[in-house]
Amino acid sequence: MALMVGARVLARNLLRPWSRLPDAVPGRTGPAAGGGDGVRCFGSPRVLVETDPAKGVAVIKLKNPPVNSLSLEVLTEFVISLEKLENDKTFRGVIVTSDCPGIFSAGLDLTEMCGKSQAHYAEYWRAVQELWLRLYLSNLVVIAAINGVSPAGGCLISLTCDYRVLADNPKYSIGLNETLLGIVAPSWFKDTLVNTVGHRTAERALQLGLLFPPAEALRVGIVDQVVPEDQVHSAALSVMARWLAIPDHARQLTKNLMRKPTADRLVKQRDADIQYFLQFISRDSIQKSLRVYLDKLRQKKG
Ligand SMILES: CCC/C=C/C(=O)SCCNC(=O)CCNC(=O)[C@H](O)C(C)(C)COP(=O)([O-])OP(=O)([O-])OC[C@H]1O[C@@H](n2cnc3c(N)ncnc32)[C@H](O)[C@@H]1OP(=O)([O-])[O-]
Repeated sequence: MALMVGARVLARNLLRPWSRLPDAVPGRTGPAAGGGDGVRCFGSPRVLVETDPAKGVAVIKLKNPPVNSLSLEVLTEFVISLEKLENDKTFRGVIVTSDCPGIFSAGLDLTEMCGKSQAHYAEYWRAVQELWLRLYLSNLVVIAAINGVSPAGGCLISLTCDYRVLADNPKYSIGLNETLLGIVAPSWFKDTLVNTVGHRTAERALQLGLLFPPAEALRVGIVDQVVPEDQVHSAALSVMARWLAIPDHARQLTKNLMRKPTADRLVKQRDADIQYFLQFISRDSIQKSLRVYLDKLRQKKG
């Protein structure tokens, strides 16, 4: 399935063995988050993977400064890393977190959706679909260690996980804020939120583009746990141990039972969903909204 993602980027990468990817950090061994001996690292500069084979757990760290926006390259590298972990029987769980201080992910990369060609939009959207499907249906236990602000696509990644731990910092809000940009969260973003917080909470959150600070996020159930900032990783590891205590086959079949109907809705109409996105994103009014929003972000600094 990964071959369908970001075809241009993947074709370039998949022609080489993983360890010889130009950007790869092959087999570095040493202390890392989660620490201790035997932690091995691979991945790319934008998607770091630290593995602890003895525990059967890996940590995927997004590292696309300044804001971990989900560019085509990040999406593609994320899918490749996940696929590699899934194909290695050593690993049963993965923690998804950020290497950018204070920012889990700013969501989809707005520059990928603004002023580009139709072919680019189609390639980008297929990559977004692919990451969602991969994460949502992953056989691994996937836990989000949310160590920063997490709007829109950043929230979506968290929602695909089996469990979400959020750092208790009032700046770290989380939610699907698309309407604030003048755009609309696609149906499968909406489904993922509804499956997590229920219909009424999702409806209100989506229409108002709510970004929930930690206490509120916990109250509505968009995250499962809020912990002091320096304990996000250890809390994620504790939760992981609990989930890994369940026999894999029973847990995996149950996850599939819960999630496959939602995923199938997209799988059955992926091309139509891309066409819908193309029509939507190409509208003059939408392009204008995105440009205005990007300009505001840029001016904020000046
Ligand atoms: C149908 C589609 C569904 C859509 C789903 C989505 O996910 S839509 C996404 C919805 N996402 C949002 O609404 C979140 C928008 N972002 C934010 O609210 C803030 O950036 C922040 C709170 C994440 C970080 O605040 P901070 O003060 O630490 O950082 P800062 O604000 O100073 O930005 C630094 C640089 O990053 C740039 N840049 C930022 N975001 C994006 C992006 N997504 N992409 C690309 N670039 C982005 C920003 O322009 C600036 O560039 P410059 O001037 O250096 O060239």
